[in-house]
Amino acid sequence: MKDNQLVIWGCGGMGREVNHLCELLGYEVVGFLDERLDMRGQIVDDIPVLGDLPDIMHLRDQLKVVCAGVGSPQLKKRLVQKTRDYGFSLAETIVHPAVQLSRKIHLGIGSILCAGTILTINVHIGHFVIVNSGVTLAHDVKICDYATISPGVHISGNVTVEEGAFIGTGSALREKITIGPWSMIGGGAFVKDDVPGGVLYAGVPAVFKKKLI
Ligand SMILES: CC(=O)SCCNC(=O)CCNC(=O)[C@H](O)C(C)(C)COP(=O)(O)OP(=O)(O)OC[C@H]1O[C@@H](n2cnc3c(N)ncnc32)[C@H](O)[C@@H]1OP(=O)(O)O
Repeated sequence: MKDNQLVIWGCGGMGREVNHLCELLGYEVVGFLDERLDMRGQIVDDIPVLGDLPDIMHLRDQLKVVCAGVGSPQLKKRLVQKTRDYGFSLAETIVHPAVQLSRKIHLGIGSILCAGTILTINVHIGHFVIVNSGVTLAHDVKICDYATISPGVHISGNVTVEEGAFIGTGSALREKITIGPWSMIGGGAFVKDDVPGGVLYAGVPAVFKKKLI
C-alpha cells in the first residue's frame, strides 16, 4: 500500500475542503466516493467521483479511505462501518499545518482538524471527528467520536461533546457543560447548561427546540 494515496467519502462542500487539505499536505487523492448514482463519473475540483466502495474493490489494498468528508455525524458513522465491512483501511487523522496544538493532546483516528483551529492543554479528540476552521478548544475539552464542530465555534474549558453531537457555526459553549450524544446546537448559539442527548438546542441563551431521536 502506498502511504499517501487516499479516497475521500463525499464530494460535497466538506469533502472538497478535505481534498484541498489533503493536496496541501502532499497526499495523492485518487478520487471521491459518493453513493449518489448521478455523481458517479463526474469530475469535482479536478478529482474523479469513483462511485461506491464496490466500484473500487481493485484498489482496496492500495489506498486509505477518509470518512470525515461528510459533516453529518450519522452519515459519517454509517460510512465508517461500511468502509470497515468492505475491508478497506481507514486514513489517519489529518491536521492542517495552521492548527495550534499544545504538547498534551489526544488524537483518535480518521479525524480532520482544519485551518486556524487552536487546541490548548489536555484536549481529547476522538475518532472521525471534524473540527472545522477557526475553532478554539480550551483546556480539558473532550470531543467524542463522530462529533462535528462547525467553523468559528468556541468551546470553554472542561466541556464534553458526546458522540455524534453537531455544534453549529459560530456558537459558544460555557465551561464545564456536556452536550449529549447525537444532539445538535444551532448556529450562533450560546450554550450555558448541559444539553441532553438527541435534541436540538438553539438561540442565546440556547434553549430546547425539538427532539431529534
Ligand atoms: C463549512 C460549512 O459550511 S460547515 C456548515 C455548518 N453548518 C451549520 O452550522 C448549520 C447550523 N444549522 C442551523 O443552525 C439550522 O438552523 C438547524 C440545522 C439547527 C435547523 O434545523 P431544523 O431541523 O431545520 O430546525 P427548524 O428550522 O425546524 O427549527 C426548529 C426551531 O429552532 C429554531 N432555530 C433553528 N436554527 C436556529 C438557530 N441557529 N438559532 C436560533 N434558533 C434556531 C427555529 O426558528 C425553530 O424555532 P421555533 O420552533 O421556536 O419556531
